[in-house]
Amino acid sequence: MPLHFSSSTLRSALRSPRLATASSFRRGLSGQSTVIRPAPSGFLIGAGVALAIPTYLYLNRAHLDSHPDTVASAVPDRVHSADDGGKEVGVRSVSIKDVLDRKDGDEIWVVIKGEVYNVTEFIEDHPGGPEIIKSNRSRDVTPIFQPRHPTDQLDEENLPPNVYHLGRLDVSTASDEEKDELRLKFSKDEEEEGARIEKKRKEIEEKGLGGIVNMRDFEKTAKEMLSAVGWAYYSSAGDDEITKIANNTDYQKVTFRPRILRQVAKADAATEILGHKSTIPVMISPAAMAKLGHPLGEVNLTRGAGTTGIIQCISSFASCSLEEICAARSPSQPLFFQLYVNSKRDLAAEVIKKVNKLKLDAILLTVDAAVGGKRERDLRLKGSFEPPSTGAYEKHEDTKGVSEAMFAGVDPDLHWDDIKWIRTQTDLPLLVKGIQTVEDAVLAYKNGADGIVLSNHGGRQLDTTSTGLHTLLEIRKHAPYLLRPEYRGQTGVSQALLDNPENLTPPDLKDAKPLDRKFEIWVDGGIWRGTDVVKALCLGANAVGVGRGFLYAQTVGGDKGVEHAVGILQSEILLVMRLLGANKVEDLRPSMVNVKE
Ligand code: HEM
Ligand SMILES: Cc1cc2nc3c(=O)[nH]c(=O)nc-3n(C[C@H](O)[C@H](O)[C@H](O)COP(=O)(O)O)c2cc1C
Repeated sequence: MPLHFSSSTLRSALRSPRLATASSFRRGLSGQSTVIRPAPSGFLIGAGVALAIPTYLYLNRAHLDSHPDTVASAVPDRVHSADDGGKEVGVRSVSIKDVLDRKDGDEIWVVIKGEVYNVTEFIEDHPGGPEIIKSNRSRDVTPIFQPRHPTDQLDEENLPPNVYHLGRLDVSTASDEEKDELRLKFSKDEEEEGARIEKKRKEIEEKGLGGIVNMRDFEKTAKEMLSAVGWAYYSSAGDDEITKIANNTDYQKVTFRPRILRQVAKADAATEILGHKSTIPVMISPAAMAKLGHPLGEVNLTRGAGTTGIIQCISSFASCSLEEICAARSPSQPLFFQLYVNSKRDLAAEVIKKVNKLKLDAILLTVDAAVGGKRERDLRLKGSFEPPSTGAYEKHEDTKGVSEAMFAGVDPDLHWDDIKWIRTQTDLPLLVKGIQTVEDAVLAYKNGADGIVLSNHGGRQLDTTSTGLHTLLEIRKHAPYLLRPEYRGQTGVSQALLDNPENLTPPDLKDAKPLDRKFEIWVDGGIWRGTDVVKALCLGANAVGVGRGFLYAQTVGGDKGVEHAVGILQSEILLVMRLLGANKVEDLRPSMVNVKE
């Protein structure tokens, strides 16, 4: 049987912020410390057309053969039963035959990392949809489960109350036929995809990353190393992808005015972002589901950012848990968190509490994705179109309990006043991500934000919206007071420059007063080159973000890929600065570029 994905597979990422999900599970568990729970008698069958699509295979292909050794340390020594009041009853083992006996009938069992679970009651609540589980019942589903769920998803405190851990799989008594029956079966397409990915990964391991000389090389290589699902998810954008393309081509409308003979041997691309040192003025934009590209997912980004001294912003929909990510953090490494506010404010409050507790350094409130955009690459893979009326805040009347909280998702009624509420929950700097007009930039400032991210979500939301760079130009024209005073001057040549051509830049405007508080402006979308970075900075951005570029880098080379990407960007930025005549990031000014309207 091929792997089956329910039609909600990819959209689920927009429904339930990972943290809200985990915390809602925890709430449901309060007062219950049981791991083994009595199996249910009734179960629900959900509708939904399953669609066979290739998936992410190179993980754990040999899982079943190796699991008796590898899982031993990951499972508790003693487990408890609900029907004996939580008393220790010892490790229960479940034979493969027992699991296979549930291939038909009321109860739905699966094996994950060598443990057997009864998920009968849970499947209708499952954020990835019931079909994926039903169509793989009585199988070792680890290869599907692992890349999509945080490592601690099945820990006692995160296990939904209606998932019953039955015990450890006993393979010692199983015949080869039984083992084979438990193993997931892959279609020819899936086998080929797996082989293609494995081959490319081996090739990269042997050759190293030396052949990757720019960020687009990462994109090309990642395409060969991603499953069809992964590639569609990462690369997709809204409708005709016009905004995604414009995000990059808009930078071509800005040209440099390089100055010469400026002694640039000691150029340095380091800067500060919200007061934190960063080796380059680039940060990792929050992007969901890094594990679709590489087994270690977001942890690669954290490690790569840590060793190279840049800042990562973690997505609310990260495929690693916040704890996993923070465990990979090096001492005093700054980390930002991207927040979607759940319509249930107590759940949102729990998320913020965790962010405070883990001592993250800033919160980026994403405001451009109350509903998911129409991403047709994803839709085509699903094979059926469902009107995108549901999206992030879909209410599922037919689900209950745990699921209700899980599916509630992002609040479409979020309002500027909510910034005040977030402020009551945290002292961390708060930036608004997804600003696409000068009016909203002004409102963000008036409502007390510490900064804004001019972003259209990498073109994944509303198509034919303006680009981050364009919004920056709008701010320059209509609300220049939001920029730091030295960035309010005009672009291109000016009389002041001609009067003193020996100066690198004209004197900064004398009467320009700074804002009464710090207000940072970051730009993301379509940044692939050092030239793009430097152009945004010349026009007044404090820093820029890169989303897909880093997703692809970690897909290709894990944390080493991220390090390599930072190296590429750093050397390109330094090259541009030197050829422009600037030695420091603070030297960059609007007069160093011309802008074609
Ligand atoms: C047993 C307990 C399980 C729990 C608590 C659980 C939890 C979750 C959660 C919270 C998500 C949403 C991810 C997000 O929004 O970012 C999800 C998605 C998903 N789950 Fe599970 N899951 C479980 C079991 C399974 C099993 C057994 C399978 C496979 C047979 C599976 C396959 C998937 C898939 C394919 C997705 C969709 C990911 C995507 O959008 O690409 N899950 N699950
Ligand atoms: C696969 C993918 C997932 C994303 N997930 C999120 C997310 O969870 N939260 C968010 O605020 N932005 C998300 N974004 C948008 C990025 O933060 C960023 O705005 C965008 O990727 C920048 O454009 P670029 O990919 O051209 O660099 C995502 C982008 C991609 C490509």
